[in-house]
Order: sequence, then C-alpha cells, then structure tokens
Amino acid sequence: MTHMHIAGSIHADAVQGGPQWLTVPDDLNELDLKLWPRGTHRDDLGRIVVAGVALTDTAEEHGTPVYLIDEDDFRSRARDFITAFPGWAIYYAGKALLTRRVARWAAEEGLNLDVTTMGEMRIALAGGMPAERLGLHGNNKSDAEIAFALEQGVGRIIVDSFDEINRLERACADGGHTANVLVRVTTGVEAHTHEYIATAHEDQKFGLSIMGGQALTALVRCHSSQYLQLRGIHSHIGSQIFETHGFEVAIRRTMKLASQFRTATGVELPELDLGGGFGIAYTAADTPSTTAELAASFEEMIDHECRAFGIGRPHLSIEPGRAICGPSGVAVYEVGTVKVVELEGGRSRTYISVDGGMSDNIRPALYAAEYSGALANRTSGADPVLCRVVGKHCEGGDILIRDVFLPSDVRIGDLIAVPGSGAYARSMANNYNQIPKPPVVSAKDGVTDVMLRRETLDDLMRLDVGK
Ligand SMILES: Cc1ncc(COP(=O)(O)O)c(C=O)c1O
Ligand SMILES: N[C@@H](CCCC[NH3+])C(=O)O
Repeated sequence: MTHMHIAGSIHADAVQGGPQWLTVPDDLNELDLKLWPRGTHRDDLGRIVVAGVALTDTAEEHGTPVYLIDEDDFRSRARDFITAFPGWAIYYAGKALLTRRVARWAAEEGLNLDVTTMGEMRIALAGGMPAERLGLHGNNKSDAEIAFALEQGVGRIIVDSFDEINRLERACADGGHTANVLVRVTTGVEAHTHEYIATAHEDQKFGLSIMGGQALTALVRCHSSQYLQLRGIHSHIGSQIFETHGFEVAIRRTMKLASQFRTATGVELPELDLGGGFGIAYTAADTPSTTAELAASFEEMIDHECRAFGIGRPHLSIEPGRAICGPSGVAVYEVGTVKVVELEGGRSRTYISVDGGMSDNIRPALYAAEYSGALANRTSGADPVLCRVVGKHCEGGDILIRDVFLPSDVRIGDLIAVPGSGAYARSMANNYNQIPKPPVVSAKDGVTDVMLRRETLDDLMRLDVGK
C-alpha cells in the first residue's frame, strides 16, 4: 500500500493536535500487511480473513468484542526468535498475553517463559511449561510466590531489591532450597518510548542502580549467599522500542558491571539477560526491525563489548513479549453509533462508538498508544473520513483509535478490526463500568477455539458479596 501525505483540510494534525504521520491511504480496502497476522487478506465478499477465518464468522460465533489470536502467526514469530538468536534462551514475556494454550504453544516452540506473579506461574505450569523454564520477575514478590516458585523448581528468580534478597534467602532456609538468581539492574538508559513503559532510568521502581553502586553490592551479596546461585545480570530498558541504541548502552553498562564484579570477586558471571521491549508496527508509520536484523545488531554489540571488557561471551537471554504475540492478535468490535462532530474551519470528525473500549484495551488511554483499524465485514467505495474509534465507557479518554481514516459510510452493525491487539490489551483488561471482559479465541486453518471465555455479568455479580 502506498500513502500520500495529505493536505491541511483533512490532515489529522490540522484537525485537532493529531499526529503528523497520519496519511490517507490510496485504497481504504487494502490492508497494510505489516500490521496483521501473516496471511491476513480479504475474501471475495470483502471480509477480512485471519488464519482462514472470516472475522464476520468470529463475531457471529463468539460475539463482540472478541480477541482472535492466530496460532500459526504466534508460533512463526516465536520460531523467528529461536532461529535468529541461536544459542540464546528466549523467555516469552507472559504478561503480554498468557493462557494455558499460549503457554503450551510457547513450550512447544522451545521458548522459556517470563512470569511475574502467582497467577502467571500457575497458568504457565498448567499449560505445560516446565518449571525449570520459568523466570520469575516482580518488584514485590510475596512470600507465597517465592515459596511456590522454590517448591515447583522455577528455573531462575530475578531479584529486584535487597529486601527481596533477604526474603528469598529466608524462604530457601525454611524450605531447604537453593535458588538461581539474576540481579535486575537499572542501567540509566533513557529508552525512547512512553515514560510509563521505560524502565531503565534511575527514578522508577524497578531494579538496582548500577550508577548508585547498589547493583554491584547486590551481586556481591548474592554471590556470597549460601542459598543463592548467582547466575548473572538482568536488564530491561523498556517496551515498544525501535532503536537499538538504548540496548547498546545497556549492554555496555552491564558488561562493565560484570567486569567490576569479576574484579571484586575473581568470578566471571555466566549469564546476561537483556530483557524485552522490541517494538511492533501499530500503524503504517511504524517501521520495526525484523527479528533477524535485531539479532544481527545484538550479536555485534555483544561481541564488541565482550572484547572491550575482556569478558568471555556469557549465556544470553532476552524476553520478547509484544513482538511475539502482538501482531498475532486482532480485536473485533461492532459499531453501535456514528456521530459527526463539526470542528472549526468547516472540518469534522466522525466518532465511531464500538461495543468495547478502555476496559478491554487501556493502552490508548494509558500511554496515548496509537492503533489502526479497518472495516472488517465488507469493502466500501465511499470516501475516506477522519474518524475516532471510541468505546462505550463513561470517560472522554475512552479511545481505541485516536485517528484513522475509514470509509464515510461506516454504519451501525459494521465490524471494526484492530490489528496489533495480541499484546497488553486483553491481558490488561479491567471491568470499568461493570463491563465483562471479552473472550480470547485462537484461530488456525479456518477454525476458532475459545481459550479465555467471555466473562459474564453473572461472574461480576458473584464477586459482589456485600449486602
Ligand atoms: C522484565 C521484562 N521483561 C520483558 C518484558 C516484555 O516486554 P515486551 O513485551 O515489550 O517485549 C517486560 C515488559 O516490558 C518486562 O518488564
Ligand atoms: N504494558 C505495556 C508495556 C510494559 C509491560 C511490562 N513491563 C504496554 O502495553 O505497552
């Protein structure tokens, strides 16, 4: 698909502080394939088809809103990482999307799994992911979570504070366990992403500071513990990152820390985990690197820094979440109302209200995240108009797609499909306005299968036990 930059009259920026990147597609019916699960297309009836399934059929069978995850797409993106990073351990970040079935796919594709809570551990194990392939994260792991991880034989625990090191040692002493640990550090990198999803600058809750000296102290502390097997350093600089520069700085600083640790103890750390954060395309303007390109630049940076610090190549791992499940997922909504709002200068914006919103995808409200969308049940020859796709919540910021061009004849009952919805949408869903959470169905070879059923109002009513 080609895009032309558009004149002021309908440019989003000219309308209302919209983004400069938004352009009018030459053909609204054509799908920008980089945004969708591999193989997505329109059929002869003009319906969008994902994994061999027409989204109209998904909507009919499962209702709307509905999240559809293309199994083959998920598996192929997992395999891309396994292939591009030979010898590395790939920990799929379950926080992005985790169900028992997703855990099984991850296990079958040779991924490990990054988990953060009791709930994620339980789902991962129930899905058949072996405990030794789990890495437990979290800045406030409870005694119960730590005890469970130790009993199950979780492969490694990423420690995040001195309090937690003490807590973990006590749990090991009580239960007669030892634990493999990595120390999560903050590298001071200012990742180029939204403030709320950048995690390596100093002034935030995760990790121990390299610059402040706590990281080295924690490493030495773990090294000298009779209960802890110190495996190495963990760094995660943030999420939805496109530039490799931040990773380069993180690698340099963690390698330097490893060499300082060696100087202090005489021991070379065997492992280095560089976290996740690899960005995906949500709109036509996003141009993420391929997994192979990422791998090539990581290999080069690692080689360079190992040589610079005279350190042997550690065993390396990364934790991609979004880059595996994000593009595999499509959310499907039904249009309930269409309202044209007149703006200054004779311009207008079309508000398309759908049957979901910030309860099933809070990312636009939380991070001003951009999405795109397409009419899913038919094609249209109508002119493009600038639209805002909004939810049904009692909140002005309840926006799903801030700016998108859709055909001017979008009407009640049409379906809007939002690509890039596999990560951090349904997994961050909530029940604002007492709206039950939508289902997640997997799709493969023309067949859908529910993995998370739709919540019902009865589910919500049953939680309300007061009188
Ligand atoms: C420690 C850690 N690892 C991995 C991830 C996964 O990030 P992403 O889904 O952006 O790859 C996150 C989330 O940002 C994280 O906090
Ligand atoms: N939840 C965030 C990413 C941060 C997740 C985990 N550290 C998002 O939707 O982009």
